[in-house]
Amino acid sequence: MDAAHMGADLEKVLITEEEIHAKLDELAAMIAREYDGKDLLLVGVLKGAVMVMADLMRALPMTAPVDWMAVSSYGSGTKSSGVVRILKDLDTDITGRHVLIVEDIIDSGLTLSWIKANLESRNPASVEICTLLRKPEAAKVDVDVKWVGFDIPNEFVVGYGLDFADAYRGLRCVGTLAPHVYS
Ligand SMILES: O=P(O)(O)OC[C@H]1O[C@H](OP(=O)(O)OP(=O)(O)O)[C@H](O)[C@@H]1O
Ligand code: HPA
Ligand SMILES: [Mg+2]
Repeated sequence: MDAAHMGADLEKVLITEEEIHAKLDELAAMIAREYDGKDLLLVGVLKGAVMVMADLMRALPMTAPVDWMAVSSYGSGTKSSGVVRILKDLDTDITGRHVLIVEDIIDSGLTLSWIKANLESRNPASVEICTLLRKPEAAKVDVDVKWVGFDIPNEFVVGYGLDFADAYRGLRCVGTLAPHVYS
C-alpha cells in the first residue's frame, strides 16, 4: 500500500511527526542527564518500539548499547489477551546494569508490568521505562513509568510502530483508523 492510501485509512491524526520528534528530543535530554556516567542499556520491545528506539537513540548524546525483547500479548487483534509470552529474550546479561525499557505504548499496562517485573528479577542496578504513548483510562494495572511522551484517549491507535493486524507501522504520525478499515 502506498503512503497516500495508508493515510486515507486514518480517521484522525492524534500526534504529528513533528510533535513526536520534538517530544523525543525533550525526553532524550532528561534521560541523558539521568544516566550521565552510568552503564546504560536500552531495551526495546519488538515490534512496536522500533521507531521510538530508532529516533530516541539518535537523539541521545551517548553511546548506550541496545538490546531487544519480543513478547506478544495482542496478537492480531485490538485487545490485550493479558497473557504475555517471550518470543525473543535479551542477548545481554543485565546483572548490575541500568536498564531503560523503551516502548511505544502502555495501554492496559499488562505487558510492561510483566516485562518490568521479569527484568527486575535478573538483578540489574535499575529498571526504568520510557514510553512514547500511554492511555491512562485503559490502565488495568499500575505501572511505574519514569518518562511518558503523550497521554492519549482510550482509542485504538496506529502508526509510528503501532500496528493493526501488523499493518500501518510505517505511518509517520499516530492516528486512529476509519471505521471501514475494521469492517
Ligand atoms: O499495555 P498493554 O495493554 O499490555 O499494551 C501494550 C503492548 O501492546 C503492544 O504490543 P503487541 O503485543 O501488539 O506487539 P507488537 O509490538 O509486536 O505490535 C505494544 O507495543 C505494547 O508492547
Ligand atoms: O492502541 C493500540 N494500537 C496498536 N497497538 C496497541 N497495543 C496496545 N494498544 C495499542
Ligand atoms: Mg501490536
